[in-house]
Amino acid sequence: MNVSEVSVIGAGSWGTTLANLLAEKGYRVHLWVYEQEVCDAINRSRENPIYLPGFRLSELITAHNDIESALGDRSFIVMVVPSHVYRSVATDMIPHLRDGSVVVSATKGIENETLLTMSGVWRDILPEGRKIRYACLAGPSFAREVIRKIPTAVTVAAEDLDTARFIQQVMATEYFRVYTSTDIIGLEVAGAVKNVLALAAGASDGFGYGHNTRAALITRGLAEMTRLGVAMGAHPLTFLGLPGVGDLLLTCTSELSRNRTVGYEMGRGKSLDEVLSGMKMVAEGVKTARSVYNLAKRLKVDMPICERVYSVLYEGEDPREAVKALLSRTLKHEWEYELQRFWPDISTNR
Ligand SMILES: NC(=O)C1=CN([C@@H]2O[C@H](COP(=O)(O)OP(=O)(O)OC[C@H]3O[C@@H](n4cnc5c(N)ncnc54)[C@H](O)[C@@H]3O)[C@@H](O)[C@H]2O)C=CC1
Ligand SMILES: O=C(CO)COP(=O)(O)O
Repeated sequence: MNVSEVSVIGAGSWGTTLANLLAEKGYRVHLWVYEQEVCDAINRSRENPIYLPGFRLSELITAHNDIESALGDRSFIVMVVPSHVYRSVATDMIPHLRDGSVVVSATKGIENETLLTMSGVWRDILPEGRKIRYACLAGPSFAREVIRKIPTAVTVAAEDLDTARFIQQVMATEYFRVYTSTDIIGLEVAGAVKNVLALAAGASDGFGYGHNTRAALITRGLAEMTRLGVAMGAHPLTFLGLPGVGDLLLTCTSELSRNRTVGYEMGRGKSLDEVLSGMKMVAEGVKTARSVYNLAKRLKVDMPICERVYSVLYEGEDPREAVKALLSRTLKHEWEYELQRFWPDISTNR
């Protein structure tokens, strides 16, 4: 496949950044923008004033407000809309989508109603006989650092390695290193669950707890993320890589994270509604917490931290009571769940 023009669907901070990265590599980029005023501003002043103010965008980007002209006859598409609108945007794309198109999804989330990841959403809505080459891009990558060309490494997973390698070639730059994988579900679960855990890490910092607490949350959170991923068919090694540990560390420790910030503000005493009312950007973990909670129940996966995040967000549990509840659970072997589930022959006395 020879690519000279690409489409980027979604012009939040990440979509705008990826559009600019591709344009600076010399691709002509067609960027679909939801808001007409943001679309006009990008074409007029080469800046996204709402989602990425202060950065001059490449002349090779053309913003479109309608999906048909944003897609044109391009067959390399990067999809970066928030997960709760992904299905409706993807559905609008289908009539204009060329068969066999590469669709690289950089969205991080799991649908509330269906509990599907974004690859599942495509499987659900693609009419019989229609095909895309789906890929997922994930890893520690704040838009605000990538736009400044700060060295970054991410992973792209596709069903076959050739597709992943092709995307790697298209998207990698001297400051944006792209690794390949075939573990699509692993990347999707990691990218979604780390946002839920970042809410917990932010709340812990908001309470004034220390580095010890945060390190414990990250490490035990990683165990929860891995359990859910493996139960959904992921490879456990994925969670030790950039989409897992990498993105979890980034999001749970940085003030640049929207998810961590929501948790932090709640830890300082604000209600969820108060925090969200002041935010234009998306904190995916808030909605994903509900999906993860329901998936864990359905698949019988033990995810106590994510469960408490859910009960604080949606059942009105006091965050401090949630911490107490976590700490007062039965004392156990560090790998009790894993040993019982995957290696029942090995005794937890080891
Ligand atoms: N910002 C970042 O650093 C990174 C974000 N991501 C992921 O990328 C995805 C998009 O996030 P951001 O670019 O940060 O978004 P953002 O939070 O900067 O902006 C929100 C986006 O949602 C769009 N939007 C709002 N309502 C809509 C609707 N009804 N229909 C279609 N679009 C609508 C807005 O136009 C805007 O593009 C998320 O899943 C996020 O987790 C992944 C890696 C890095
Ligand atoms: O996914 C991200 C970085 O990899 C961005 O995280 P936040 O949405 O919490 O800002």
